[in-house]
Amino acid sequence: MAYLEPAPIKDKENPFESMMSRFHTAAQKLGLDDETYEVLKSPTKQVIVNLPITMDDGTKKVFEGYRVIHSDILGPSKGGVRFDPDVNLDEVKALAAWMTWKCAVVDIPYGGGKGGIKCSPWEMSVGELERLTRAYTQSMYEIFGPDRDIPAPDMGTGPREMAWMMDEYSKAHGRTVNAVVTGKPLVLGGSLGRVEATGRGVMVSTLVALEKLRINPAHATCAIQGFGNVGSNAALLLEERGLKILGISDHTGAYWNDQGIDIQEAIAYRAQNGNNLEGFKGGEMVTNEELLIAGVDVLVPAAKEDVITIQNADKIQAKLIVEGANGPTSFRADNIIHEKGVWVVPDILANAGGVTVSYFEWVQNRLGYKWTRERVNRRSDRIMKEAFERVYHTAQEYGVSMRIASYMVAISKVAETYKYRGGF
Ligand SMILES: NC(=O)C1=CN([C@@H]2O[C@H](COP(=O)(O)OP(=O)(O)OC[C@H]3O[C@@H](n4cnc5c(N)ncnc54)[C@H](OP(=O)(O)O)[C@@H]3O)[C@@H](O)[C@H]2O)C=CC1
Ligand SMILES: O=C(O)CCC(=O)C(=O)O
Repeated sequence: MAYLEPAPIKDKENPFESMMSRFHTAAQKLGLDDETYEVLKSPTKQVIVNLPITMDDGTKKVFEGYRVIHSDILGPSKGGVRFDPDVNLDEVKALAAWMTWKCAVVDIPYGGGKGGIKCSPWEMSVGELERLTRAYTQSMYEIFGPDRDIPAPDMGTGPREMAWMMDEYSKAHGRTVNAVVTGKPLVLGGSLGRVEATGRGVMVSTLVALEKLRINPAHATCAIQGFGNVGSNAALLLEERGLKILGISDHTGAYWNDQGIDIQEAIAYRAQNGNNLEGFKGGEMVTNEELLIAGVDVLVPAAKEDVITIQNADKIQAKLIVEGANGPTSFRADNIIHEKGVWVVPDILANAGGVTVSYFEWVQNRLGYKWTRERVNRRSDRIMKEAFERVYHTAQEYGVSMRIASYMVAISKVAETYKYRGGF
């Protein structure tokens, strides 16, 4: 197998390199053939667009947008769209590949894609954001489609942006096409349970992992980095299951309370405070770095990539890391964490609840029917638990980490499908 020589490693963290390093290790363990390795290692399509937008003051500003389709072997590509000033092609390539592996781990019939626009959404007016989202959608008419590529929310986007995308795409097609995006508002065909789905999947993964570690959730403590869609919903659901959430954070800093943060109070405060926690009095202020290395049982990174690196990995005190964010641990930190005996439920497993309920939303849109919240939650919980067990058993069988096992489960599924489809 020609690919067995690993690529040279550069100094700076790079999410695409992190993804490739794990992919490479898992492919070796599986004895993947060269042809399939070559097909799976690179994205199928990478699109970069320039979007000139009229700002509220009448000036024009040009924004760079991306959409990367990593693979459509299992089905139409699926994945969120991120609005963030740090968005770049390598990040979107990594995020798209993680979507391929994530959909395969939970066994839903999608390939992987991801998009993003380099922008600072909190500095833009609603009108500017709407014009930007609509311009991005127009530039992607040939890419998006309910049977081709289906966007969803990610950092900096939510139901509002999905509604604009659906509307713009529908106008171009002369009919309402609600299955072209997921994570929409309920009135536009969104699914009950989608908003909290990723956080709920994090909660389910945490409880299964605690059971394997024989830690009683009612006695467990937790810190959560990031208090957006994933972090706040995970915090609320974990608190409801008895865990004491000692620390939470956003970009304004981290908030710590030895008695436990009141999560309802923190959510209400954030909503009334321009969507951030600045000035929150339910805990004393510490730094994000202190939060990550705090003495808790469970750490949930739910913000962005590469926050656990070789700089801080040896200081982590948590027994369990459940990755709500995509790519929060750099590949060079993997071994340090593993050797310390910290158990990691990796991103492509732990945060797959979101895309699972996106799949349910797409199914409901195509059926023209609505499921109850109870049905959505029951089915997504079952899928998450089954995926966890598949990965756990692979980890035991091959003597590898949960992360490498999850890549092995995913790569096997995609490679087998590729073989049956007979190449492209
Ligand atoms: N939404 C979803 O369904 C899914 C999301 N994910 C992943 O989860 C992660 C979070 O996404 P999501 O919750 O949707 O995004 P949101 O935009 O809703 O929230 C992001 C949160 O991270 C915080 N944050 C950003 N930078 C930092 C930092 N340097 N230190 C501490 N906190 C920070 C933000 O703070 P502030 O608001 O102050 O900027 C905010 O609280 C991403 O990696 C995303 O790809 C994965 C699967 C599905
Ligand atoms: O809901 C989806 O389709 C994708 C969500 C997403 O972007 C992710 O899981 O990282």
